Amino acid sequence: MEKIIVRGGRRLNGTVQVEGAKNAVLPVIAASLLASEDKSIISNVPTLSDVYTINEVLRHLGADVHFENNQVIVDASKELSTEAPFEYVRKMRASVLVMGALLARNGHARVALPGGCAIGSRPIDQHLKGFEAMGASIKVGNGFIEAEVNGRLKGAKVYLDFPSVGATENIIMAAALAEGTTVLENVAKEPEIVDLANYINAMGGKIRGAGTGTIRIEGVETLKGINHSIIPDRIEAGTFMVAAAITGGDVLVKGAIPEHLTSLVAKMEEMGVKIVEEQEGLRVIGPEKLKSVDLKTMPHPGFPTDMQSQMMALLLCANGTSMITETVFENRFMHVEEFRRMNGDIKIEGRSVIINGPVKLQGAEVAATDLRAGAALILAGLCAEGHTRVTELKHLDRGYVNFHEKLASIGADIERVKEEITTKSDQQAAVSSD
Ligand SMILES: CC(=O)N[C@H]1[C@@H](OP(=O)(O)OP(=O)(O)OC[C@H]2O[C@@H](n3ccc(=O)[nH]c3=O)[C@H](O)[C@@H]2O)O[C@H](CO)[C@@H](O)[C@@H]1O
Ligand SMILES: C=C(OP(=O)(O)O)C(=O)O
Repeated sequence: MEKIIVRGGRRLNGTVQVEGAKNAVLPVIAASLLASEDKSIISNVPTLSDVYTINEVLRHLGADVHFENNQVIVDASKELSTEAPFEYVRKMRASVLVMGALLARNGHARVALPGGCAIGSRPIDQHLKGFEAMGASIKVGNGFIEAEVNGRLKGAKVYLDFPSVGATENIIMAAALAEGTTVLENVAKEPEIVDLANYINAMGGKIRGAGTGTIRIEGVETLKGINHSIIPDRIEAGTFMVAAAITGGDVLVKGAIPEHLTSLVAKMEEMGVKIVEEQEGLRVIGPEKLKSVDLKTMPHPGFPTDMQSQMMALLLCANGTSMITETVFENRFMHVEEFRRMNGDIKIEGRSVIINGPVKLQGAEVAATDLRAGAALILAGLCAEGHTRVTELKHLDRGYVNFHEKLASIGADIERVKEEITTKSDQQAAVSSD
């Protein structure tokens, strides 16, 4: 079993480079299935386990995929198969993002039902509502969702009940090759949506309005592979910004785009953190004393749910009482128990938590309950007394490249170790973990 061991108490100092965004590259790789001619060359791709998983999904569907030197090359010009089995979808929910592209290109897609996960039930009804509005018939059974259309999908008007990121992306991909115009309303405005639309437009697509609440997609007959570079990962950037603040450090987060991080910058500044826009990124200087704040997660440009647990670590060290309200996922407080093991004073009240700070965090053995929780526990470990050991690193590896090495390069006392499996229950856990 692998663990990250952090010894708290060091101020972080220096420069750290942000990778390409996980949440941008996964839909972009899925969208490369839309190209029936030429290769797609995607650069600035992070070496994350999720990227390996989506590449495997595409290979399973019949595309040629090469991943080397942060570049993914996809040739999807051959005939594709249309089924994404459970072994991929269980590893990574974003596998459902191939559905829109397959349906648009082949008129058929069969994808395993994603099932529940650590942060909530995460249904895909809004994705399916969009496909149905475009003329697809949907069948659910035997653990699969099957979507089918006779001929081409037809452009339609679709109103999302909630601005779901995945539904917006899946429907954009389906509509890109549909007959006629699709008008998508109440859509997600995340920077990753804009990256996907830019990518498809460069392939020959006609998408307008990405980044606003309404997107218009005029379907085209074919799309071609092109070169595209992935935007920087705002959540990885935000995680390093919190690392600087929580240690009272001074770190330049190279590649961070201020416009993608406005809500986080605003909240951190309210807490007394100094944030300076520099040519190459954001420089973050932690204060002697952090102030408490309240925050609520919301769809972009609101505060990102993917930064909620990292901010919880920071607020544990702030002076006063803070409240975090999670409105995006119904069950994204699994890390609270782990923070309590580190002496965190946190109370859950429905969809909110009340944090009483500052506490002197204590090192403990804790488990990453999802990928951002894994990062957040390591952040807490950076300022805790003694050793913090973080397990279940498979979650962390989904979203962070060389996290411990990057933190070590700016002064953290941190290492990743492999420990012998000694007990029977450890062995069982290792076999059953995916
Ligand atoms: C790969 C990727 O990009 N993942 C991100 C994406 O996930 P993902 O695309 O899965 O998130 P969504 O925006 O779709 O989900 C937000 C909320 O809407 C609900 N919902 C969603 C779809 C649907 O058909 N029905 C429904 O009820 C979900 O259960 C959840 O409560 O956006 C989330 C919200 O910013 C981020 O936390 C994830 O990191
Ligand atoms: C929840 C996340 O990702 P995913 O949607 O891939 O599970 C995340 O990036 O924090």
